[in-house]
Amino acid sequence: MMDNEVDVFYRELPKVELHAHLNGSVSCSTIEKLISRKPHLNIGHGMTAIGKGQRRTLDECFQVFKVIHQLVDTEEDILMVATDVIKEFAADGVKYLELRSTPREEKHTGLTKKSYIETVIKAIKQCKSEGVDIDVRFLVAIDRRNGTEVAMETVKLAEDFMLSSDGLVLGLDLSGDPTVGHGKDLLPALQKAKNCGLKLSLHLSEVPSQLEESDLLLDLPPDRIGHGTFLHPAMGGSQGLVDKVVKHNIPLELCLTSNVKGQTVARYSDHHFKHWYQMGHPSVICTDDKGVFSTDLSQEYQLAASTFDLSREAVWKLSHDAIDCIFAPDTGETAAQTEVDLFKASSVPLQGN
Ligand SMILES: CNc1ncnc2c1ncn2[C@@H]1O[C@H](COP(=O)(O)O)[C@@H](O)[C@H]1O
Ligand SMILES: [Zn+2]
Repeated sequence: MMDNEVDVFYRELPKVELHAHLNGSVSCSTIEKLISRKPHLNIGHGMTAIGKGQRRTLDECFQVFKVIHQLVDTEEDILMVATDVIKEFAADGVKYLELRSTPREEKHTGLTKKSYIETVIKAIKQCKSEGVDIDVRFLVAIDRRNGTEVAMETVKLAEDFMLSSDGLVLGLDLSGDPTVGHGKDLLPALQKAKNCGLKLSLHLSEVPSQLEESDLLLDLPPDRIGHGTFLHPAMGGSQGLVDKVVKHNIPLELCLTSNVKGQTVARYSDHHFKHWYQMGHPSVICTDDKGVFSTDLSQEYQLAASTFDLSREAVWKLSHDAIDCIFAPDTGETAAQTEVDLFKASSVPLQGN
């Protein structure tokens, strides 16, 4: 889709994607297939993606997810969506992917939260058996809108799958509209998840009003932070918050296009990537929702490089260092080690710009 706009260096660079919401990652071509399955919904393309140069409020972004959820409401849909998304990431040079998604129950189609997760796992296994060149893992997402009880139930489900999925389910994501609900109501569930060995990636301070919540959740501490846009004092946060993130060495998942198109960051050059990267803090470039925000990981790396004047060596290191932030255990033979070998073996030309 964007092939002609992205330099081959970024496309060929072996990449690690750690922050990708399944239903936000659905491409135009998959949306087309879904629309033709459900013409009665009268959903048009303009309703599922934010094009080049366009912006939306974060609130409008969450309306877009509602439209996509209408299109993806059967096991068959989820299987197709997950398979397509995995193959698209692989085609973009992503070698290791942690997908995240919120299990949904759809009474009218018989979909349950359990069968939702099973279907995503089926898609991962199917891609593997077809030889798609990518290592895919799954994080079960909690939508903050749904409160304490659902969060507890989701932790239980995630724990069951962690124990039965051969290492495919690694942890939990906390996401959803940041203006809804409060982290303190979810703290017991997140604490329980951590205690049973689930890894935690939490959306923190995606909007300015969440400093108190972030301070509370950072004490868990989470294993990674999604966005963390307003943590840094230069973005209206505080040194105390930065100190906690640094003390626990919690990597940040940073999504440039998502933040600019969702209008939480005014310009690319204002993105908080620069503050954390300058500090040498683990910062991983991610897409968030490649379908909704019409991007891909190669494009995000190119954008980071052009905005912050990164050399090819720096970009290569940035991509390579993401391996240290993956949730898969480093047993020497699984993802982490394999990826290191893949990176070493790849012959990415580092010369020129
Ligand atoms: C733009 N910034 C964001 N901030 C917070 N949560 C987000 C998000 N982008 C996506 N999601 C979360 O992911 C869901 C869609 O994928 P799944 O149905 O779970 O696969 C959204 O409904 C929201 O809960
Ligand atoms: Zn996200």
